[in-house]
Amino acid sequence: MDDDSFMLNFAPAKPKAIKKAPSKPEGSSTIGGSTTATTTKTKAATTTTNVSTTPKEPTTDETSASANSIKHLHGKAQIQSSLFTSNPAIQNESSSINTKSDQLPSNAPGAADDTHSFAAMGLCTELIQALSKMNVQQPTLVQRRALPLLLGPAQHQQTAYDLTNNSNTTKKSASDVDVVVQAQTGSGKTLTYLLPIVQRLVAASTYHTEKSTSSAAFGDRTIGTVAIILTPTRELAQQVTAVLQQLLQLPRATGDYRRHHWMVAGMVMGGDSKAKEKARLRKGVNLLVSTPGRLLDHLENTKSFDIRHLKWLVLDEADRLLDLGFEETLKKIMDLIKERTAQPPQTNFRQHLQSKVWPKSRQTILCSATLRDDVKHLAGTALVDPVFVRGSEQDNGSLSALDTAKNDDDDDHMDDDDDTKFTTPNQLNQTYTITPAKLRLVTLTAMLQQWVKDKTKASKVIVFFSCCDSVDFHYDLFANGGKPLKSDLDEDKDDLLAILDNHDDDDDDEDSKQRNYYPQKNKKTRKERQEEHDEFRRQPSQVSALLGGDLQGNSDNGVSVYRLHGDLEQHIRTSTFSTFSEASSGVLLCTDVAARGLDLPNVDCIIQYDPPTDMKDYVHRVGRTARLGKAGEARLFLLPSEMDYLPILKAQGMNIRSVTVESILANSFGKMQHVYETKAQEYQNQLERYVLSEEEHVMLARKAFWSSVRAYATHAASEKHVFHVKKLHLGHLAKSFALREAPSHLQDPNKLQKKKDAKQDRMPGKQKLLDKGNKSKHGKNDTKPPQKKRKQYDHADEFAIATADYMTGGPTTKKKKKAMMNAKA
Ligand SMILES: Nc1ncnc2c1ncn2[C@@H]1O[C@H](COP(=O)(O)OP(=O)(O)OP(=O)(O)O)[C@@H](O)[C@H]1O
Repeated sequence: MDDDSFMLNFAPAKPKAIKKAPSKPEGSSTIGGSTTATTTKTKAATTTTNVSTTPKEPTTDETSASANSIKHLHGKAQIQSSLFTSNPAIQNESSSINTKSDQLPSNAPGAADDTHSFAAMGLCTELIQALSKMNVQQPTLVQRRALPLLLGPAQHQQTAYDLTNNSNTTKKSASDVDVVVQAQTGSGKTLTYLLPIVQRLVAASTYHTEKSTSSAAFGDRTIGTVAIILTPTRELAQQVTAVLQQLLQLPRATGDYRRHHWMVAGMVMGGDSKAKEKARLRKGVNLLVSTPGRLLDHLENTKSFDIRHLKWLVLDEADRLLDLGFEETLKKIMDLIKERTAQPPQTNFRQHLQSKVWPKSRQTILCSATLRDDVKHLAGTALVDPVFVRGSEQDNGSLSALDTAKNDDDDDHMDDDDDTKFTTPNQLNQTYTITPAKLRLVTLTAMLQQWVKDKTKASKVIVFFSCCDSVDFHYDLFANGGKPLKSDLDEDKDDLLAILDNHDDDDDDEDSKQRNYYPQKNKKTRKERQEEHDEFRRQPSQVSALLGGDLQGNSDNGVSVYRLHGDLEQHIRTSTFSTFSEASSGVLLCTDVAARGLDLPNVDCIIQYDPPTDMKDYVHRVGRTARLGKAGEARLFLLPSEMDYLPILKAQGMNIRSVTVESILANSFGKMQHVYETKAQEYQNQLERYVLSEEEHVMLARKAFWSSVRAYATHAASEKHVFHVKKLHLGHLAKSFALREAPSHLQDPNKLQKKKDAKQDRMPGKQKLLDKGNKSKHGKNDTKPPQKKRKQYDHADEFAIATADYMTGGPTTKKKKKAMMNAKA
């Protein structure tokens, strides 16, 4: 390391003595304070690995330095805890649960088979050609089961396609019905609902020509919106619109005057210009894809938005749309749709709409990989006599999958489906790693570095975090943490000395300590900071030397990191989504905004760094890989206190194997224990130094820390016994944000500001001072109340980046001098 000289008390060196840990039982970890735990002592210039025999529960961030090697500053011991000490014991867990092997992919298209082809179902040649341009040749299981039903009774009469070789089916599809489609992620549900709509509109375009050549084919865009597809996220709306537009690029049939051009697909969504959307809606958007909030807005405020002839309403990721967050909006949408579609059709369209290719009344289609009793919310109101279609072999999808919810005697009645297990694709290789909080960051770094090294073909990784702030922090860290620090610390020695000399012991303001610690040289004006921040936020991706290289960031193998979350400006979200989609490789750091529905090519690994707050999210997150029969990997981080999540996964039938932290670190940093521990410590130190190098980085880390803790409190009630904030060791968790502060020093900036404001408001005579137009000591008019002099030094941990020379400067107050003397004695 270039700047090792500054690392007073955590600079690792060659291990002096390494005692090998005794052989451990299968599945247990050497990391932590259990009977098999190792304790690494990191001193000023020595790393020693010992074997501890007493299990320890973590209490405080303990010092690992021996008493006589502890440096003191202002009477405070300079403590840099080792990553490998004081970690909680990792219970023996069975190395894997529900391991299945050699199972055939469960979401792949079927083999070539004439009786189950798209043509046999009655799709028109133009659509089949459009599909083949998209490399879609044979239907998947869910498509085979649902398409015939959704194509409607008219299609059946023409093709006599036998849905599932069951006579019941013919009866059920004798009229158009509402349909609930549940099928695994990546099994082609989008085409399942889009193809029948487009097919039926194509049929509507030609219907009259079949009867009488004198009658014009239907093709009037002013019919308004006939299909609405609702999605929970903007990215999914964009994706569905893109697929729809591909389908609508129908080749012109020769010798016929089919008129498809009237079918216009469009999208309205939050973050886009409403005025432009209104103009488009006025012209007529026949197939509309939207997010709920913006749809409601247009329904309420855009007069020209005509949905009187609406025939299809699709709720993609329906369970998400039925969640609490959207409930109110969705209810209003449903009410407005009901009200508007109750109006009689316009006279010029009445005859066309009576043709058998159109559904007689509005058809509602619900889709998701995780639909259960959620649909009960809609049954009876928006859903009429719905038919349930499931799309996996495990679901025994023949006869029982196609039953109506109204049949109370039926075993597959929707109301009785609460026990439905959400399956993940068979071919998905799932693992979990019990990782002590302190080791989380280095383990993630090791995992991503290993992935970059192993990468032999184009492949992408998605890492899920619980909140936007955490995504921002890790994005910044991975993008810049591997580069040499911007400021040359050597040049800042003078600044540091000046700060030490000017400190004011009476100031107890932690925040000002933090602020004033940073060398003056690095101080930027507000404008500069804002510009830098804006620039950072504009980048859809950054190249990470850290993930692709060595400790010094020397690598040509840098990998692009991207981020996606709901706090980013819309144009950034859009460009990130499309660039990552088109990229051949890269790491996407994101929140659950990317968990649902996104079909990002070549994603072969999903890392859940923060566990999902709900089992459904687990299924959707891991479903971004192993799509359409392809292989994929999903890795889950769990804290030792979260072991009880394993039985929950087990109960869901998840096939998941254990992988130990040691094996991940060893794979990436070196086989021998002392080698990977030393390297891991070096990485941690480097990342901590990076964070401490600038005030902005610390603020980013603190925000991420607090937001993550808050997000932790949002786990589903049924999982609270596993994920409870009280179980978190905040000191250790801080380490995973490359922070050295104990949690008591980590102030939520917003909270701190409020506290300060409240304190100032309580200040006696404040109002009087303000009224008088208080004169400052410089004699200038000053409307602000007098401020305390800010403290010019910071607490111990942050000085750990200074050199030993500075540290030995020692305490400068009487009280601290006395404390130091006592300590030495
Ligand atoms: N029959 C098919 N043959 C080949 N590719 C297909 C077929 N059906 C769909 N696809 C492709 O499979 C991919 C996944 O489809 P889609 O996004 O619709 O899955 P999904 O079931 O909706 O997944 P999720 O539950 O994650 O939303 C898409 O790229 C789509 O174009």
